[in-house]
Amino acid sequence: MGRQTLDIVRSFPEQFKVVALAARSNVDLLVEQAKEFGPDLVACFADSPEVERKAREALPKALLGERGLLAVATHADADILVAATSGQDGLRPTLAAISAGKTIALANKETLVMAGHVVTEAARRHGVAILPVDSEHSAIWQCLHGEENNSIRRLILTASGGPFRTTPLEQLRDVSVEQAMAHPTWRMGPKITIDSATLMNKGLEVIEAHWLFDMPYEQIDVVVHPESIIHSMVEFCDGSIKMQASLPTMHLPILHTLTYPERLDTSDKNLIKELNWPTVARLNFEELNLERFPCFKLAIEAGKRGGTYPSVLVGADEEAVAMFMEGKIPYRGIAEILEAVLERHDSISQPDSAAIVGACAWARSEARVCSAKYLG
Ligand SMILES: NC(=O)C1=CN([C@@H]2O[C@H](COP(=O)(O)OP(=O)(O)OC[C@H]3O[C@@H](n4cnc5c(N)ncnc54)[C@H](OP(=O)(O)O)[C@@H]3O)[C@@H](O)[C@H]2O)C=CC1
Ligand SMILES: CC(=O)[C@@H](O)[C@H](O)COP(=O)(O)O
Ligand SMILES: [Mn+2]
Repeated sequence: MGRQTLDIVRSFPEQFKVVALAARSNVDLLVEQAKEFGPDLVACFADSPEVERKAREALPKALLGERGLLAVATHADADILVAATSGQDGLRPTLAAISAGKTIALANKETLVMAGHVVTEAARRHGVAILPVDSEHSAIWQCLHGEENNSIRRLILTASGGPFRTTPLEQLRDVSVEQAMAHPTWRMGPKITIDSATLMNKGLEVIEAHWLFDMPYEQIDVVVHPESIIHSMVEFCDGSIKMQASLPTMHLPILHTLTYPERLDTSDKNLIKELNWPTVARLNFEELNLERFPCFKLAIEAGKRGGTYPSVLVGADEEAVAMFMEGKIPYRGIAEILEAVLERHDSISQPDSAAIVGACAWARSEARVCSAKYLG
């Protein structure tokens, strides 16, 4: 998402300037990006001594660790923060940016899932807008432009169904990392790609929609749409349904957060491919099969239960996905570990951000404990 944001800046140098830039471990790319975009501030989270050494050498002025992320998120010259780190690390910097009055272009869905009540309340208190980058939420937001929230009957999120939409159930227990990484329509980072395979991504997105649009879970539905052309829909009280469509590209939702309420002409930019309708042979829609995708069900239950359950969901999932990718647990282990960790959890109601981060850390360590049964 970060690279695609920079593609947009590269295409519209008159409109946008990068004032601060953060990454975790890819120092070589960060150096390249810093050279090209000349930000005032560069930060590297540097999650290992080796990366830290490399960052100190290659970027002597860079701020390291969470301190760097917080400085980037609150840079005095920034109007908007594109929050596009993966996983749980985005929460504190995003809250800091809200406190500093920055508009938030939110790609990092884990932030809202873990701490929806804290983040939305902080945004309300500071008069800050949280603009959705996630393709489904951008679609819903675009469908809602000019509409009244009280005229919504339901939000309908589309799901591609991932690489295992039609895989026979008996083969699904032990599919490989390579198979899980082969998303049919989107090219994304590893964590979200595995989440799309298990449909955890869609569960997280339902929770994200609940917070972004202040919508009860009973008014949020999911329909499988394998082509990823319709990015989501809103059904209104009179029965009218609006949908937003494009070829699958994240450039468009990112651009919309950066230009809202205006739109920029992209026709001569070689950035967003035109959708040529006659070449779209067929758009398909199917019911979501819950038996096939237990992670989806666990996510919705955690969202509805609230408290620290969503934070535990995020922490356990992050750890389980990492262990699956490292070959330590089988594919089915992701759902099994999530279920076991959620079951063991004693939730706190209305947690503050410290309790949310604490619950997430607890869930990660519990997930590792639960993985022991797959060893050997
Ligand atoms: N990709 C997509 O199409 C979509 C993504 N999203 C959401 O956007 C977020 C990013 O996804 P995606 O771009 O695919 O993921 P990637 O794994 O491709 O990229 C994640 C980026 O975050 C950086 N990062 C991770 N942790 C930290 C940290 N602690 N400090 C600083 N930087 C950090 C990484 O830096 P480095 O490379 O240096 O390690 C990398 O640049 C996720 O939350 C995802 O759910 C939402 C909708 C669509
Ligand atoms: C591009 C984007 O927004 C992803 O979150 C996408 O939604 C993944 O696709 P599925 O989760 O529907 O497979
Ligand atoms: Mn999405």
